Amino acid sequence: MGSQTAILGAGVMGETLLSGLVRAGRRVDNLLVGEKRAERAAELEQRYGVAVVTNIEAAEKADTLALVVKPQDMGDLLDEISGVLRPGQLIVSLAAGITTAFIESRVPEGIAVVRVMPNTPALVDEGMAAISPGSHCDESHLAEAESLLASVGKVVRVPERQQDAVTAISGSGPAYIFFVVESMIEAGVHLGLPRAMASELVIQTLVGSAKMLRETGTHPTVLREQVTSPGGTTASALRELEIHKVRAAFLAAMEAARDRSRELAEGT
Ligand SMILES: NC(=O)C1=CN([C@@H]2O[C@H](COP(=O)(O)OP(=O)(O)OC[C@H]3O[C@@H](n4cnc5c(N)ncnc54)[C@H](O)[C@@H]3O)[C@@H](O)[C@H]2O)C=CC1
Ligand SMILES: O=C(O)[C@@H]1CCC=N1
Repeated sequence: MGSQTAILGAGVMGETLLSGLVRAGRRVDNLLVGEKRAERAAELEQRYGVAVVTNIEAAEKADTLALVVKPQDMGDLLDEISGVLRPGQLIVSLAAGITTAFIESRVPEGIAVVRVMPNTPALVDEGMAAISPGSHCDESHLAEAESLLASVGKVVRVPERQQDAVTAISGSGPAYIFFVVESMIEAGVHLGLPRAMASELVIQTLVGSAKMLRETGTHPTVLREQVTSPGGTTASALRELEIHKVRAAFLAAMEAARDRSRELAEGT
């Protein structure tokens, strides 16, 4: 039996990580899940053939524990498992706002902690995760956290002080993109397009634009200018976006997300 990884809290993000590890070829008998809701636990057992055990059993057996509960549930979870944790184990926290110092203060001395901010496109192996070491981490701990997240997308290392900003940009980011997509589809319907057609036009435009950004490496301003013919349709649309202060709204939205991430650290 290889090194054991436990996922404690198997909601949206916990299952995203679990499914990615399975897709990446991680043996199911090297994975454990701890999940509070019995119905959800049964669903995951059936879907992945993974063992769902108590948090205590998971914490006793696993070498690496991925904590994927809501920030507000983190204190209780740590209090529950801290008595069975032992030096040499690695805790990887995916919770928004929760600092490595908070986790370190609730577990035995010497446990390594890595803070991660992932995002949901990990479900299709296009995730973006940023990782930061706690105070007892060495390179091997960071590499282990990196390999967990690399199974579902890209991983970057950032100083922990940047994690609230990362949360505001890439952690919550998919929601902003889906909001824009929803808005464009609704606009298409207002302009008289059938809904299915509007959806297809918008989704392919999004995928194509994302691919251009990634594959050409061209600055987004240049790509936008290439679409914006002088005196044309795009210029008319962009003027409306500026009049409605969409750029300023994006900045205010992401500042609000950053501030909320900071508040979550305080348990509010
Ligand atoms: N959903 C997202 O896009 C992202 C979420 N995150 C972080 O991931 C964490 C989880 O978020 P979601 O998956 O969206 O929430 P969720 O509510 O879908 O999942 C949390 C799961 O934890 C379970 N749970 C709660 N307390 C537990 C305990 N003591 N033991 C075992 N299981 C327990 C719940 O029953 C639930 O299934 C949060 O801390 C969030 O900040 C981070 C980045 C993106
Ligand atoms: O909304 C939230 O708090 C979580 C963290 C980043 C994305 N979802």
